[in-house]
Amino acid sequence: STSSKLPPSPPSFPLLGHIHLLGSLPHRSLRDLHLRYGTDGGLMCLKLGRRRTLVVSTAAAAADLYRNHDLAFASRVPSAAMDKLSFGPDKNVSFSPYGDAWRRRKKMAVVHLLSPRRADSFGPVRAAEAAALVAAARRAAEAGEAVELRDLLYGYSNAVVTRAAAGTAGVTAEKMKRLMGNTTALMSGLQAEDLLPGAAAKVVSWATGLDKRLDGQVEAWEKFLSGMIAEHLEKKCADGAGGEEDFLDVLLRLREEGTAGLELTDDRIKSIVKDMIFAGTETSSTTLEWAMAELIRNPRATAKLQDEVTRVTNGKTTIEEDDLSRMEYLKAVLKEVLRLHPPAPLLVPHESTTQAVVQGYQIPAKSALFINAWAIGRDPAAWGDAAEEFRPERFLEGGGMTGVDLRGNDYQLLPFGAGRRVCPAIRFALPALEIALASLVRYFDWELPTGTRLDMSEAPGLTTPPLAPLRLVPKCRTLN
Ligand code: HEM
Repeated sequence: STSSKLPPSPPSFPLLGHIHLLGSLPHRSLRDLHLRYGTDGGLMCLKLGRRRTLVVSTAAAAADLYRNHDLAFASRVPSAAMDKLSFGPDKNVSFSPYGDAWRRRKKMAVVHLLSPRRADSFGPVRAAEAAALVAAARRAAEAGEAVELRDLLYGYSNAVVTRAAAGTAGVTAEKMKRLMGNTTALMSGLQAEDLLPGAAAKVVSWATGLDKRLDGQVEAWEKFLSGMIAEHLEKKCADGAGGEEDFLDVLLRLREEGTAGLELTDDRIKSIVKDMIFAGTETSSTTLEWAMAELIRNPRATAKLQDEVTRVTNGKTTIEEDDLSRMEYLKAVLKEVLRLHPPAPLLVPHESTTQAVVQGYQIPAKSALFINAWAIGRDPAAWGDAAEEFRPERFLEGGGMTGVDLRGNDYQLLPFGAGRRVCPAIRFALPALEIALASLVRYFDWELPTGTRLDMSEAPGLTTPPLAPLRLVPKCRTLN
């Protein structure tokens, strides 16, 4: 019987446990470890410093976990650094522990900030930012220069999310980029609290200067977001209500209405707005960068996509959001990109609040959970022998995976997660990805600069963009 046992583990070291086995790209190391040490059921147990961690590496194991144990694993791994950066514990959606307060906040995000109606209301923002993206590429095309797509796509994604969150972009988005870059750098890598018990970890954080750097970050964000709140309140007094609301407008309104149980203090509002901008920017720009890399590697797919976009837009000079609903191949390309390159390959780590018996193994409360969405998207048992190949056709009629969707109901495709912690912004994110990608291929042909090669290796970090920022030369296409 396995009922008293944990799932199998590789050999470990004292104190470190298995941390040394993670390498710089943990999703890849974890898949290799799973193939060597994991169970047939897709489970493996690691000790990452002090933390017991259940790793799920196959589609079948993910299905079992989400269907039968989602509630037990619906919390987050606590992090003192993240609490600081979130203006205190239990303030936002992404990093708060499971509980009534979090449930109310998540529901508020789904119903009030990211509902289909509100996501649609940002259509003009997406259209304007896609036009700016095309204009920047056109300048490079006319000068015959290469563009660094990472910069362009980051600017686009950040502008879309920042404008939706706080109604502002431009210089402010630039400032936001600097702030986010610093925060990500602080959050990447191992933290003292992963290895040491509470008091000792605090001493190390203080002695290594981490505390001071975090304080600096919090202060910079605090100043920035307080300024935004003040501007919004001023604007509201001057103009009254009216016009489309951004997330900050909505949060301030809900506070005024006293919406039950949300307790929208200034710190909570700041934390939620920051949360949305943080969660939405790099995930979207990384997806678009991989999409362009895959299209360069697969010219036949590019030609097919260009044909579709040209046919559907049928001589119009702009792409409208209504057109996107008729672009089946575009949607298939994006699914295939998110299958092979989920921007958060291990999702955001979960934590269990109660003991759970998973496939007969007893997983104690307070175990971390890594869902390896990257490995699951390449699981041959779910995707067949061509799992590693870029084949958007698999999602089209007759392709074998026609009905498979990425909204968290099909457990072999989990770029947005699933269950209680699923990304609440799928309806917001997809049209932003679609209009940007459709625009890039509609107006330009893209080539690698002479003498360069495509490098598909990944950069380490919270999200995993290509290791070398993608540089391509745009050539204007004649529009039929
Ligand atoms: C390509 C775009 C995106 C991808 C691939 C993506 C993916 C994810 C993933 C993997 C998670 C964690 C799921 C888990 O823990 O199991 C997540 C959570 C989250 N995402 Fe997204 N996301 C994207 C865009 C966005 C955008 C645009 C926003 C906001 C405007 C957003 C807001 C959030 C929030 C608030 C959470 C936390 C949910 C929770 O903890 O319950 N995401 N997302």
